[in-house]
Amino acid sequence: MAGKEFGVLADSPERIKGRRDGEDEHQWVRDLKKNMAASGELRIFESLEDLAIDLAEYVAQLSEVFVKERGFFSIALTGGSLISLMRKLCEAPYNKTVDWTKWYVFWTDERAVGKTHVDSNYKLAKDGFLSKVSVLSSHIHSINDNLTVEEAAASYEFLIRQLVKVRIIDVSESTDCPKFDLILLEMGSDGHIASLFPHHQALKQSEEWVTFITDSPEPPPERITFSIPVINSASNIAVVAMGDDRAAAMQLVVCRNAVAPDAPLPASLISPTEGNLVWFVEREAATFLGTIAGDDQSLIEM
Ligand SMILES: O=C1O[C@H](COP(=O)(O)O)[C@@H](O)[C@H](O)[C@H]1O
Repeated sequence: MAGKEFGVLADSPERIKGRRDGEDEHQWVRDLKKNMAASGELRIFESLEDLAIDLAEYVAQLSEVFVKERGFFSIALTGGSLISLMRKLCEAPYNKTVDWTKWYVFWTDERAVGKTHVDSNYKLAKDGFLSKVSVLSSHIHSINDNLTVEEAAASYEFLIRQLVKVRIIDVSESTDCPKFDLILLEMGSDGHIASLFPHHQALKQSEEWVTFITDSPEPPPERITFSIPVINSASNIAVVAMGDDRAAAMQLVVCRNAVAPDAPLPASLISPTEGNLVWFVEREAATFLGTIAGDDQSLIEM
């Protein structure tokens, strides 16, 4: 998999809405490459089905590599629509070929609600994914819902520290942060990732691995989230963007330095220290990538 490089996997970029008529395909790709501030690989898909198929293969391959290398696979899940894309992993061949017993599952963020609450990221993943595969329940590390949000963040960080000590979760030698084998993220329409929202103080958290917020712009207000340094220390980061309501944020991420240097979107802070980054973008969310307008100030107001 490509590391600090940028690559485009688009079967037919000319079908991406927003591409200028008659624009040379290779020039389009070159422009995009030049403007892509996040170092990583960009994969654009015609449909959610194609995206889900590729994501499943990507996760399965990483699982195989890390189980072989380390004996474990540490993966941090997120909430949102991304979980529905994991359905392909519950099907053949992956339901049989993936060594689920070696998986250790975490959450990049969680809402401060009970585990049976409809807003719970744990419940979403359990119902839509984890209950359909053979991950050991003792390896599923959800956030404690019996504590205050502040206590729950501290207790989750403590748990992660214990698992780093025994190297079930690897450690980054350059940042001393946990180095998850894979962190899965989804970008919201405002450019948020995990529970890190635009302009929020939590974006600047550099001491704590797991922090909390009590004023999320999206309900519920109390949430726990990995900090940016933890996200960036992962061996692999996969970010999914789907739906046309993500197109403006996607464009901003691609040209972040040119457009909004002082107020970068949370998603544009993703920059692996040593690892690999892959963007899985559905066609609708890539609408504006063919016509990057570095001076479109209206987008900064999002
Ligand atoms: O609040 C959250 O939102 C994002 C994106 O979710 P979506 O509903 O817009 O698809 C999610 O990744 C995050 O984990 C969650 O807590």
